[in-house]
Amino acid sequence: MDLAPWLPVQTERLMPRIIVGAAIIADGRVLACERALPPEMAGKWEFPGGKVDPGETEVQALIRECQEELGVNVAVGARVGDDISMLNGTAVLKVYVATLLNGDQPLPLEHSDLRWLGSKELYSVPWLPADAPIVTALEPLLP
Ligand SMILES: Nc1nc2c([nH]c(=O)n2[C@H]2C[C@H](O)[C@@H](COP(=O)(O)OP(=O)(O)OP(=O)(O)O)O2)c(=O)[nH]1
Repeated sequence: MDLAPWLPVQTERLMPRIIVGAAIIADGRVLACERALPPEMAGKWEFPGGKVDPGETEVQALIRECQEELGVNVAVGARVGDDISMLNGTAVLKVYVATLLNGDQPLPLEHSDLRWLGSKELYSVPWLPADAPIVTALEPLLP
């Protein structure tokens, strides 16, 4: 029952939506993932990850997203780069270093392609624009 239908309704989030990404590093290379969807982002490359669900920590969201998108278990480590404000300040991208557990091998369950990039190949794919400063911050972490 609507108790006060004349009151204004809050339709926008007060806090920016948190989006987490995993910079999975193995053998001195980082995993880049090619987006399949939506059409305007298809062909751009990103870190596996996604939105943090209500009640979930950032680390829990990263572990869940890596299972869903790549079928792997990861250990989440340090932050890489700064918070990146996106979508007119309505979202924030936070990227963490991650490592693969149990010898798991990533599969492109939701992406159109996966590629391991060494320091010399870091800029060989067209990253989503918001990721540029993170990719720069990754350079010193790769031999
Ligand atoms: N996962 C990820 N998203 C990124 C990166 N850079 C970047 O701008 N984004 C943007 C793309 C999307 O607008 C948003 C993440 O949305 P998403 O669709 O991947 O999130 P999700 O997996 O939770 O998707 P859904 O459940 O809402 O379908 O953040 C990145 O490196 N990784």
